Amino acid sequence: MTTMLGQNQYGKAENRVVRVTRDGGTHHIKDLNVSVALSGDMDEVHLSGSNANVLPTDTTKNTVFAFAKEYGIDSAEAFGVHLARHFVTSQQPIHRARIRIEEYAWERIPVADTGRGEHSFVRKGQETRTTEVAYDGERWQVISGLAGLVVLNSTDSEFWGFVKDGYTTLQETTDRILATEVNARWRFAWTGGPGQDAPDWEASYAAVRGDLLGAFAETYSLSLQQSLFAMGSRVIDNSAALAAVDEVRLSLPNKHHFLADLAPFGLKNDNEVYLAADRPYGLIEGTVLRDGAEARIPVTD
Ligand SMILES: O=c1[nH]c(=O)c2[nH]c(=O)[nH]c2[nH]1
Repeated sequence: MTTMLGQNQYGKAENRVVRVTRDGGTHHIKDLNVSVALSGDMDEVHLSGSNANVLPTDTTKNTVFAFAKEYGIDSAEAFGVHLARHFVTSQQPIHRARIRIEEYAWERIPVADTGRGEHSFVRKGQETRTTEVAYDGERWQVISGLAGLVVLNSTDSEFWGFVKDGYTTLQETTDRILATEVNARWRFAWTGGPGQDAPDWEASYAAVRGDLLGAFAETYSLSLQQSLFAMGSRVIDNSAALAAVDEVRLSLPNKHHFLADLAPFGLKNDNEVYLAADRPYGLIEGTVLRDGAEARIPVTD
């Protein structure tokens, strides 16, 4: 023997679990990225290939989702304590469990009282604001935008009645999470002609951002496409006369949240525990125009 085994650990990394807790129409969400690393009597699996001491990483993943249902997620720390204790006390060969958790913070989107409750969130953190200004000596064209504004509705989203062909496996749903990262560009009507005052760009940005969020939150959605049109329309309809927007281009990745299958563990998943998948993702894109306006925002991607 010229080699020996040093430190080793194993487990499932980056379990993206989203837990929805319903308090009547008011929903609370916890959104975690949980990584499990277990160590203990694991010499044999490395040296002889015996799996007798190996709790599969797949099982550690299932445990994360099952515990999200069974214990809920009061805090990342409390959730980590449940998991670490479970692995060390239930599996004799496992002597140490290290649970790493990243938590993504969400804030509520302020909504008009629709009577349907509070279930709309925007991810904390600043989006990127963009603008593109062009001038040919005569006319101005300003296309402003934002990228990376992540939003989520934990209900008021359905998707059904779609085409089914021989490759379709998607189940119809009348209640799902709808989440997306808003990437938007909007073109101002302003061209700087005689007597045209320039828009208040700062106030306009705040208003457009608010309209995108408000329309996403308040639209009872039958598809992300429908939400897209509602968002673009609200920006155009609400834009102030001096900061009129004639065209909105939206690129909305559908950030899929799949219901975790807890039935094998005898647990019911009443739209409470989701797997947040990062790829592949649906990509829904489209332009919304003021009646009669020309489409001038280049379709770049
Ligand atoms: O809102 C959606 N639009 C789609 O076109 C689509 N396709 C799909 O699989 N899921 C969804 N969701």
